[in-house]
Amino acid sequence: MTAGADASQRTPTWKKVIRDPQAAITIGLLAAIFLIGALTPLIAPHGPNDADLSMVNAPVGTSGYLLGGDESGRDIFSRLLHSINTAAISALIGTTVALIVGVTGGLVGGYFNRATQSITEWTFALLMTLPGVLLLIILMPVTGGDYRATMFVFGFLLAPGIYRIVRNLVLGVKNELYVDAARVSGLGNVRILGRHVLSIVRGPIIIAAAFMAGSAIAVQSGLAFLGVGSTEIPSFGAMISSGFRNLYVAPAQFLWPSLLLGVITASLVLLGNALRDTLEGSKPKAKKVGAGQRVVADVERDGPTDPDALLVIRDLGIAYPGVDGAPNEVVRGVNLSLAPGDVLGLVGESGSGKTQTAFSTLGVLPSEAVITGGSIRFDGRELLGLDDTSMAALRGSAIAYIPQEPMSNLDPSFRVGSQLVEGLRAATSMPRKDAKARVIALLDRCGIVDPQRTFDAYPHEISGGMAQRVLIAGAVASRPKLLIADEPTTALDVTVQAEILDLLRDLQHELGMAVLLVTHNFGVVADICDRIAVMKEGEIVENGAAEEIFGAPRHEYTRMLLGSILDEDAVRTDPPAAVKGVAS
Ligand SMILES: Nc1ncnc2c1ncn2[C@@H]1O[C@H](COP(=O)(O)OP(=O)(O)OP(=O)(O)O)[C@@H](O)[C@H]1O
Repeated sequence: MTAGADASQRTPTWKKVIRDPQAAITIGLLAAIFLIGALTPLIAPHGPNDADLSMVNAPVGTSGYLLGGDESGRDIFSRLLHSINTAAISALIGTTVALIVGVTGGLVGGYFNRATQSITEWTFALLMTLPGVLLLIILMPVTGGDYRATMFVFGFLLAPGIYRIVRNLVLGVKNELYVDAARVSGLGNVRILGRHVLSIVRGPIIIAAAFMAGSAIAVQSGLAFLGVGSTEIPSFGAMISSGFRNLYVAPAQFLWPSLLLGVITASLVLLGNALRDTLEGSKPKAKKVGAGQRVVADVERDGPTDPDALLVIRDLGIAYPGVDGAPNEVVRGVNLSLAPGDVLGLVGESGSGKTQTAFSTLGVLPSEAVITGGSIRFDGRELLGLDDTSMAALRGSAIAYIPQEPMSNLDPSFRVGSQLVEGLRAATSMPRKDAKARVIALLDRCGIVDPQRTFDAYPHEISGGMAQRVLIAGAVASRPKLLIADEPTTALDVTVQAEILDLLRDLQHELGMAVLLVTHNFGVVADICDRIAVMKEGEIVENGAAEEIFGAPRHEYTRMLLGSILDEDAVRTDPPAAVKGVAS
């Protein structure tokens, strides 16, 4: 792992938030304002409703009336301080109620069965149809004009927004395997919701809370401006309304509460945006290149090249956004080189980054993957940053691929032959008749007993071993320079595995193609590879000729993997080629 990625993984969320200048400034401003609000009893010279008729419309700077007096002779400065607290309490009540109602509804509606979901959907849809601010005004006789009761009701009106966010997130994660695993391991629904599901929705909830706090303050001020509710309560809205009436007499009366209200609501909205960037990882902006592959770092197109190598991977890094949005590097500083006609085994335990390395070469990483740096040069051409069309032209012609699960790579709706012919024609523009002849000849060459029958069969009519032979035939049909085989024998039984490896080895000799063989099995590597690269936790830990690595493995991890050959079913009954080479 690079130092940068390491650091970003360990950094706690709150540290990442305050490192964002927008978040730091808005949090600082809001903290200062609300702290001053909390200190009101100590610093306010007058009560919020203390009126002195001699101070009516007193100018700014009048002794004891720092910001002057309002139309009733009340101290504007003191009223501003009290209004900060009214705003804070409004935000607190509105947001808390919305979160409790919305999050609970979303968790329940998303997680439990269809009937529960219908009830929650119906309830929140009903809440959404209620006429917002108008309802708050209509309910004044019920709330008694108390802004706290009004904000309590407003919380319910805000809840559907939270409900939708949470419900959608929960629907997305509830069928994940780790949630199933938690269920199977006996965890109750409440524990699963609390531990596995709530952690996913935490980020979006925090972001929404910032926006909701802003809208609660804005609505409370709006109602007070309209004169709805108790006139005893100091609030920005009431002060703006009073200042508005006096606009031509004392314009500053209008300015102070408007300014403070603007700073508070704008800070909350900007804070929400900054939280979204940090928690949902909308930074850094990645450039979308290649077949869905995104590169954030400049690739080294002008770096030194090895003229004898067909494929040179240098310092490759691949990352995925983690749960907290920070990039999590799954491949780091990978260097590989493959000469024409060479067979390189990429070995390592599950999750070590083999497939990601192979997929980046094929240009088929998932769209959420980001290439953080490095270079992949094939036949003298840089692949990172190639556009979709150029990459698609290379795939299936100069670079071919054999997958782990042969059956899932054949479309059940089409006959085997038509799929192979289509692929070959896309890569070579060969006439249909010639393509068909080549495919049948290749099916024969790949050990299929009745090639015409297999050509006409649907995928479900052939066995797994045959399907893998079909895919190998399809992969080599365009005579690629490089064949990438990702665990090509793992899904097959042991006898078929050996036959497929024999076939791959023979085809590799006949066609002189280079092969990048991805596997976790050293037995397979020993059978076919000239060179070996061992991957562990996203990095290459050992790389060299097969004889050297089998004869004198340097890395402890390689020794451990080699030891495990003895524990696995032998792929072949005769000793592996590389081992024989060492022994003799
Ligand atoms: N779409 C994805 N989102 C996030 N992480 C991913 C994604 N795909 C793969 N990874 C992570 O990348 C790491 C490397 O995966 P990779 O598939 O390359 O492993 P592998 O060595 O090929 O293992 P296996 O043989 O099990 O496929 C793993 O930790 C995996 O969790």
